[in-house]
Amino acid sequence: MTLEARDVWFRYGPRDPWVVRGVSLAVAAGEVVGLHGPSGAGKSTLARLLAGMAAPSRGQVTVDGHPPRPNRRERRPNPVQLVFQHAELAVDPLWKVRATLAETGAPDEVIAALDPELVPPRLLDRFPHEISGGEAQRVTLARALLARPRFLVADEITANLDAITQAGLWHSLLAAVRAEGIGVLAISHDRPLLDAVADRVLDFADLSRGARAGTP
Ligand SMILES: Nc1ncnc2c1ncn2[C@@H]1O[C@H](COP(=O)(O)OP(=O)(O)OP(=O)(O)O)[C@@H](O)[C@H]1O
Repeated sequence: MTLEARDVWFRYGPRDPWVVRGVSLAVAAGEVVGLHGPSGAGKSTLARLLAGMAAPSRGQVTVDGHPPRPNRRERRPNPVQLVFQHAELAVDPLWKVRATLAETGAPDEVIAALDPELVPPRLLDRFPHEISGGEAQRVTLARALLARPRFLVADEITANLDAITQAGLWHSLLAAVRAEGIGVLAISHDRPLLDAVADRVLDFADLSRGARAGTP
């Protein structure tokens, strides 16, 4: 199974500049690929394209030949799950952690049996304002994993966290994805972090063929 972008171009409006310029990349099942680039380069835009949350202006994003999107008829969630930097914006402030996790359709016993290093049981009956930023990010990661994705796009997921919390969260995440054979695209402006967690690291500027060639 492969998550693939083939000559993907994207701009927000017909008169706007190209943000993603001819990007091609592939992430195989079980592989952790880093994507490095400076702020504003277009990494989050590419993340949304890879998760099917926006459609390329040109080119294709596929998971084994199909566009990434949920299969509503068969009640299967998107095989590509996106987790981003601001966990607090990704959860409903009025839902306790248990309800946020149950949103995936996971039964109570599966939620209760989550790796306690990822989501300690004591967090389950708290509201988002009663947990720390690092804990909230663990909840959004657990929710993405409960959706049983084939691929995870992790966009600056530890950018807000201190080094120790960051290391603990990546430790839990890598254990989970290695156990399940989930492919990961880890996006960050922090090159040493990517060198530590990824099997290989791509540079966003190198992928942007159009940055040299102009327009498609
Ligand atoms: N909804 C939008 N409408 C118009 N332009 C946008 C929109 N979202 C992002 N952009 C622009 O697209 C460009 C790339 O933004 P993007 O968020 O993808 O970069 P990034 O590499 O993820 O940056 P950062 O690391 O700072 O989050 C920026 O110039 C940004 O202003």
